[in-house]
Amino acid sequence: MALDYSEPAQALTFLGQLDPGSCRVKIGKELFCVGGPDLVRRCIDSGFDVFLDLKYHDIPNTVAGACRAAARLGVWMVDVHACGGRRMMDAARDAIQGTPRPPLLTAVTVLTSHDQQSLAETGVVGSIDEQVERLTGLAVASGLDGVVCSAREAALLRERFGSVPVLVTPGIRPSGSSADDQTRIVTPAEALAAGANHLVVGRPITRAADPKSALAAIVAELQSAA
Ligand SMILES: O=C(O)c1cc(=O)[nH]c(=O)n1[C@@H]1O[C@H](COP(=O)(O)O)[C@@H](O)[C@H]1O
Repeated sequence: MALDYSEPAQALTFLGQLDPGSCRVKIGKELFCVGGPDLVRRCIDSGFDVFLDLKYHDIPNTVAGACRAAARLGVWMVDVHACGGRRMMDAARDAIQGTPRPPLLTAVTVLTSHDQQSLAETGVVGSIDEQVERLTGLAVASGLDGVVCSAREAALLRERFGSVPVLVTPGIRPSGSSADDQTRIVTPAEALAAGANHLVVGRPITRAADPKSALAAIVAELQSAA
């Protein structure tokens, strides 16, 4: 559950209605900028596993320090951008391994908002699938726990890298819901069938008239598909 709210109070009010058994929560750049580490601790203290999604992408030393700081907060998962390269991911992995409770470390491959054309504009030659596969190879070689990708690439990654890498898939849209700024969207049941481990869902829940029911409907779709 992506807690993409602008105010901590909104996030905490919503969290108060949820059972930590029904989902984990993701805190991204906007909410972290206003709520900071205190908000992360409050979510953890309420029983939720927290994915701190700050998508680090910097020189190895800076990313290592940021990952170490995130691990010390007690988060369940933290992510970096795989295009930061092998040395950056090696440094992130080493930094996390030295902490008492290492979180899962994942690498974002190609953002789910990209399509073939917008990816090409960044200078990447080749298809989205090829780029996701290439970056996943780097992440796996660096000993990361998994990657963030669209569920559209999940089957390909399972075929190529087997069952071990954790596949975190945003861009989830129940059928009939708006794509918003996402391009490579997949329904919850299809994502599960393709081999995704953790589905990231934000606006289909946060912007729903009844967010709790929207989350329950997604959980029910997943349980019937499992
Ligand atoms: O790392 C992420 O979580 C992420 C990677 C990616 O490729 N695409 C992506 O949408 N995300 C995040 O997943 C969430 C998706 O939100 P919705 O599009 O509202 O469901 C947002 O918080 C994004 O920041």
